[in-house]
Amino acid sequence: MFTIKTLNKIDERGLALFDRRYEINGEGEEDAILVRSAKMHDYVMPKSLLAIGRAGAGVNNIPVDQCAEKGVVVFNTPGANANAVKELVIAGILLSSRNIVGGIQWAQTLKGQEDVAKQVESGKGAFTGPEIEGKVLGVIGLGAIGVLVANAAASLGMEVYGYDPFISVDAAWGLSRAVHKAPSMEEVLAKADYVTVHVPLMEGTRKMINKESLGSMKDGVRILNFSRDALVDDEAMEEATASGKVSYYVTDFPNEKTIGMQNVIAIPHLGASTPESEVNCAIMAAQELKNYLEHGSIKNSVNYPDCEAGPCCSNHRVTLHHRNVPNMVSQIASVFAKHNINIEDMINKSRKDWAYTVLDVENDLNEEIVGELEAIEGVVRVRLIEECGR
Ligand SMILES: NC(=O)C1=CN([C@@H]2O[C@H](COP(=O)(O)OP(=O)(O)OC[C@H]3O[C@@H](n4cnc5c(N)ncnc54)[C@H](O)[C@@H]3O)[C@@H](O)[C@H]2O)C=CC1
Ligand SMILES: O=C(O)CCC(=O)C(=O)O
Repeated sequence: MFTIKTLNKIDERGLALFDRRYEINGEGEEDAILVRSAKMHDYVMPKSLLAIGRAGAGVNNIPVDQCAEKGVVVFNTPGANANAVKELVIAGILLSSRNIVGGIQWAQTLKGQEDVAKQVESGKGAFTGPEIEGKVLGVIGLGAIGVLVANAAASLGMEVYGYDPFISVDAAWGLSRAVHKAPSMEEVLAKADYVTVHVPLMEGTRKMINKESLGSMKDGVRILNFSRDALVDDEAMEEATASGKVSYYVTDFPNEKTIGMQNVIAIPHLGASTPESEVNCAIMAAQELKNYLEHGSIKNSVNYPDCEAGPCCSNHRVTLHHRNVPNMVSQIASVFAKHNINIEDMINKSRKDWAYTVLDVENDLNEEIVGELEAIEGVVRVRLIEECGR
């Protein structure tokens, strides 16, 4: 029996994938967690915890490196909510252009007055805004969301420049030929009438929109941030919106600072809040956890390598999380050799500082063997998967 704990509301269609071998939010300590945006940096992780499934893209709410040190695999659901975010970004581009928010707020003030239709016609001139066709959109980050935004904006007649120094082959395949490839972020910022940011929050991207980058943009630029608030230096943005350098800042991540700033359109983190993406994310995260808990297979992890191990065809499967350093595989194999155990199948995968080894063996494994594997320097977790057997 595995215990799954949910830290946010997870769509029922994802939870329904956990059959009678699973208990959701039961009494026992959790084997796995399903989470959306709940902050986990202070979460006390029990020893039983094997995996965290982030039903969404951003993992800055999870202490990913600490999890790796404990042999806890963190998964996310790449692309599962990208269409929802794309649609809201397109809405954000229009909101930042046409003063729709200001116009709606003004229209509400006419409630109870006479001649509303006449006042509408005489007052609407205050809310004029430019069309987006023919304007330049800069897209920073061409991953699952950035590519969809770039393609949609191009099909609406915008001239789109994209920048992503780490673009994946899949993302590049998905990009419309109408989207121009920019060699540097500076070049995009200098050209753009609208800038939209679709990168993860990491040390290298924190405050990437700052005084200097804002200074290099066109006067009156419109900026959209549907990624994370800390990508933008709020003080610099406050100055830029007050001076008119930035005509609108649309953010899906309002905070104490930005909520009070002028020319900010604040959306309460609704990017992924559609039934479709909530279902997609919940199903993908649940499948990832099940495949890992039942078979030891890893897909879409952000701290361990992908490893498709398939069902175990021997009597036992043992998995090891360990540092990616020389001589690990031979040390692991020596423990099995010492106990005269034949390794029937083995996979070893690595990703940056961490590696993962899966071994299928015929003989029974006992506490002594597990203890010896755990004692190898650099091994952080040894797991015996019980369901094996021909
Ligand atoms: N508003 C919302 O509800 C949502 C927000 N997000 C946010 O959007 C971010 C992006 O999501 P996805 O597109 O699904 O992720 P993704 O991982 O598919 O794409 C991120 C892209 O950013 C690129 N990148 C990284 N550093 C960069 C840099 N310095 N300059 C330019 N590009 C850089 C990567 O190469 C990658 O292609 C997430 O990390 C999350 O923070 C994601 C989903 C929903
Ligand atoms: O689950 C949500 O609504 C948040 C989505 C999000 O921000 C993400 O996937 O990174």
